[in-house]
Amino acid sequence: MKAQPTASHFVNGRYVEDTAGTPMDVIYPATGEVIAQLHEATPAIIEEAIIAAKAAQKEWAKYSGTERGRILRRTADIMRERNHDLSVLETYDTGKPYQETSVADATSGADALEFFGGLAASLTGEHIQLSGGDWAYTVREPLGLCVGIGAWNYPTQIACWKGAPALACGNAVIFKPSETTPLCALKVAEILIEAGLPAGLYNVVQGMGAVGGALVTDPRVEKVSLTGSVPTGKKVYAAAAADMKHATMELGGKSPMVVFDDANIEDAVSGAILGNFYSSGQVCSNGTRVFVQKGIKEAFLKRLTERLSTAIIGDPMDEATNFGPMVSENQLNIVLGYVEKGQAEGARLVCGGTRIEQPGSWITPAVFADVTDDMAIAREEIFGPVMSVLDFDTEEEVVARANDTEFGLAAGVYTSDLTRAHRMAAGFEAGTCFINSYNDAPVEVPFGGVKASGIGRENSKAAIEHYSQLKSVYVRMGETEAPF
Ligand SMILES: NC(=O)c1ccc[n+]([C@@H]2O[C@H](COP(=O)([O-])OP(=O)(O)OC[C@H]3O[C@@H](n4cnc5c(N)ncnc54)[C@H](O)[C@@H]3O)[C@@H](O)[C@H]2O)c1
Ligand SMILES: C[N+](C)(C)CCCC=O
Repeated sequence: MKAQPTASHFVNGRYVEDTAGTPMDVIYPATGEVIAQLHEATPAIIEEAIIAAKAAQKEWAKYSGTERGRILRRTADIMRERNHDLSVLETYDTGKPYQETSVADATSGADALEFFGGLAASLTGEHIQLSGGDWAYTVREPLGLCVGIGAWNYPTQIACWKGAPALACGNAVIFKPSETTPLCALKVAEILIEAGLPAGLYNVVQGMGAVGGALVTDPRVEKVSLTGSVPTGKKVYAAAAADMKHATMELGGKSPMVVFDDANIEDAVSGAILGNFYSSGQVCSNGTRVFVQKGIKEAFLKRLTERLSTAIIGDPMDEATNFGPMVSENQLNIVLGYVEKGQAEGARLVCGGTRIEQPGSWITPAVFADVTDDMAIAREEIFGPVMSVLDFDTEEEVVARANDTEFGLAAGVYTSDLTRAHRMAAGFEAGTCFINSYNDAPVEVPFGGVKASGIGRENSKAAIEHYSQLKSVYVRMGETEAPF
């Protein structure tokens, strides 16, 4: 098989197998071929991972930040050296074109390892001077055992975005990849060990939601970080809260992109393409509700359809291909269902939305125009290549409509009036806003959502707050006074 790993799980510094677990086929989305066969983690594998992680974390917490950082930075270097192989694996796991994976996945994971590796030595506490010569100091301590649970669209990136800050802060990690894309995180674990990470600190266990559930509810786990859908997020957040565990929720969205009539149309079309069709539309922060000011609507649609007709849909391993398949047959059927629903609701299908009849899970990129706010395609996250174009007249109107959603992951605006751009950014109810751009996610900048789209932030210095906690130590220099 093309991508069979040494074993299903990576626990305590080595690959482990337990064939008693339910078999899991790994399917290459571009062809429908089974490329690997794994087994879901049994309770014995989960137990082994938790015991190893708890023991290893106690020692890891005693390392200096400099020592921890050095290992993470070495991991980043190895990932960059092996970018080609890791990108091919990411393409097998997800179906995303190599043209994308070679610049956006292992490299993004390496960025996180490098960034948090660099930050590790600077994670210090404070000295606080108090009255009468008393003083206090704070110590930034790790949380303990952090469980990461991944979605299927960015398996390498998600494994690193969770692992890097957790390890930098002195925690141990158990990562459960999505059952749809289980391969890449195993490589991350393997490279961390090669770079010098002590065994037991980064473990990968495979499985469906139930394996995630078993980890989230285990009392020995201190933190849970999920990347997934809002319904799963609600369940996982509730389970974490029941035990007062720390939680980060990176969830779904239905983000707005607003194009004013003074925008550079070519740039706005580029933003709409990036924000709807990159990774075949399987990006959480996508700007799938594209509000276009009425005066430029037809010009925008014309240029958009011209540019879409040049998309190269084909073998994801071919470097020329820039649009790949859906991750799975299941996801393809969900997307096809929304294309049907959009038409039934009266939206105008401008182009695409057709299943490509060949092995694998293929659909052409779809654009709907004349979409109204109440339509399912404008309200629900589709997580596929379906853009909804909505018309608007005024700035006040479009801000209110953009925010009229349970989600709040991202929002973007295209305009040449920069005062208006900043007003829009201030008005958007979203965790990340883009001005004359879309979907940038550099590691230096916090990433995460508001409202139903999530809790907490990944990347940047902000992530440190979500993987560590402060201990305050009060020091009295004089006598202790008591009332009696
Ligand atoms: N905000 C972000 O950073 C971000 C990034 C990527 C994807 N996403 C979101 O992810 C979703 C698509 O991914 P998906 O279909 O894999 O999501 P999903 O919610 O179906 O699954 C996510 C993960 O949760 C696990 N899981 C399911 N039920 C569970 C339970 N009860 N307890 C513990 N774990 C459980 C799954 O096995 C999987 O690993 C979209 O909504 C997308 O927007 C968000
Ligand atoms: C880096 N991207 C492309 C914005 C992806 C972020 C993760 C969301 O799915």
